[in-house]
Amino acid sequence: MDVIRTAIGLMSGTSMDGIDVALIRTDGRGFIERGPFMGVPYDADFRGQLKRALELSLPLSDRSERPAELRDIELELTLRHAIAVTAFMGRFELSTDGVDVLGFHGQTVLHRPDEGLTIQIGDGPELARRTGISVVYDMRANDMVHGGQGAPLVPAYHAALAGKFQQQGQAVCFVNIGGISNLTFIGTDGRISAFDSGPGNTLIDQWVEMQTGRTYDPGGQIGGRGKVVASLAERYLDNPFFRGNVRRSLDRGDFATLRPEEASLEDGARTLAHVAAASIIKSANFLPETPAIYIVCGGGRLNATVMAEFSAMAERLGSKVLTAEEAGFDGDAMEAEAWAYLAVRSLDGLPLTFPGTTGVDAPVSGGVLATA
Ligand SMILES: Nc1ncnc2c1ncn2[C@@H]1O[C@H](COP(=O)(O)OP(=O)(O)OP(=O)(O)O)[C@@H](O)[C@H]1O
Ligand SMILES: CC(=O)N[C@H]1[C@@H]2OC[C@@H](O2)[C@@H](O)[C@@H]1O[C@H](C)C(=O)O
Repeated sequence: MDVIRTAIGLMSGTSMDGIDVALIRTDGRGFIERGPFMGVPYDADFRGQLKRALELSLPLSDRSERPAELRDIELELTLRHAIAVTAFMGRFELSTDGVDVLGFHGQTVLHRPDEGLTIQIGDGPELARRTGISVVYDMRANDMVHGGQGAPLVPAYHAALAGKFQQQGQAVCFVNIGGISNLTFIGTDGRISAFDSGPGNTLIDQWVEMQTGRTYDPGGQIGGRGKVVASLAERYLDNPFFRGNVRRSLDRGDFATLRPEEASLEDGARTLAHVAAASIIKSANFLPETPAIYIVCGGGRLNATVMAEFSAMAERLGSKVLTAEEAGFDGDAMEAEAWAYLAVRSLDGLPLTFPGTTGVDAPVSGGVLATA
């Protein structure tokens, strides 16, 4: 029998809004028992430091290079993860002995798949030392070494969750609307097709923050009061990213947000919500078939304007749209759970990525182990 391990996944995503912490028990294969979840938001000062980390990373061409200031931010990020783990274990009364591994994503500061370069900051050995728990980190690099896009990695977990839909004979597609959006299609025969689908919340967040100081559009209310400016929406949707037959993964900086003079606050937020929804539908054209069901995860499902636009578009094409919760999952915890699942797979040397998920040449494992 395969070993069942207890794993905690730690995700600091492209939205840079905080650390998601989730626990699962899994054999890294078909057995998954989902446990507690906790979100630890970043304060404005640290979000500023992460933005600075993106700037500092722009000139880097070697993924292990750490200018002193970036190294300091990396240490601070690692300490915050250690504190988040300790708080999580305290809240849910877990002991170090009861957790086998931490799956540590770190923070992506630069992602240039065309150059084979992806950089995540986060010090795995330091996190293992601070928490007393072994850590699997740096899970994207090996995929790139083998010709993959380095992202998305969550699809292996989506596929493991999709069993019940397969049994019902339904092709299902998980949609993650994070800072960037990505799709995982799982056919009734178990075939996986996954890729980044376009800008998610990042453009909306940047726009709303620039105009109001708030870091996102709560509930999509600001956008809900505006109208779509067709010319601006077309500018985004005409991007070469949506053409061509090879799906490439995205960096947070690949799409520039609107300029203040281009729209009112409300119309800008509405237009960017439309772009987030329409990008998913445009990219879904590259799926093997129209999914019977979309399951929407990530913070973007809480933006009612994005969700209304996306649901209307998908339903016109004959698909049903469910939130992760409606499908029996937790849309906030999904990526952190996935990082826990991937850490266990890494310990067992199982593939994290597949030709159908990142375009990697053949299924490959990945991740680096730092023992406690
Ligand atoms: N109540 C809400 N109303 C509207 N939008 C929200 C709400 N809560 C979160 N969001 C949006 O979701 C974003 C965070 O989503 P999430 O945590 O899924 O992204 P991420 O994991 O950082 O990104 P990625 O998946 O690209 O790595 C926020 O930046 C915000 O735009
Ligand atoms: C390089 C990088 O960090 N990419 C993220 C980003 O955020 C969403 C999308 O772009 C996805 O490809 C990926 O994250 C998720 C967790 C993934 O790898 O599945």
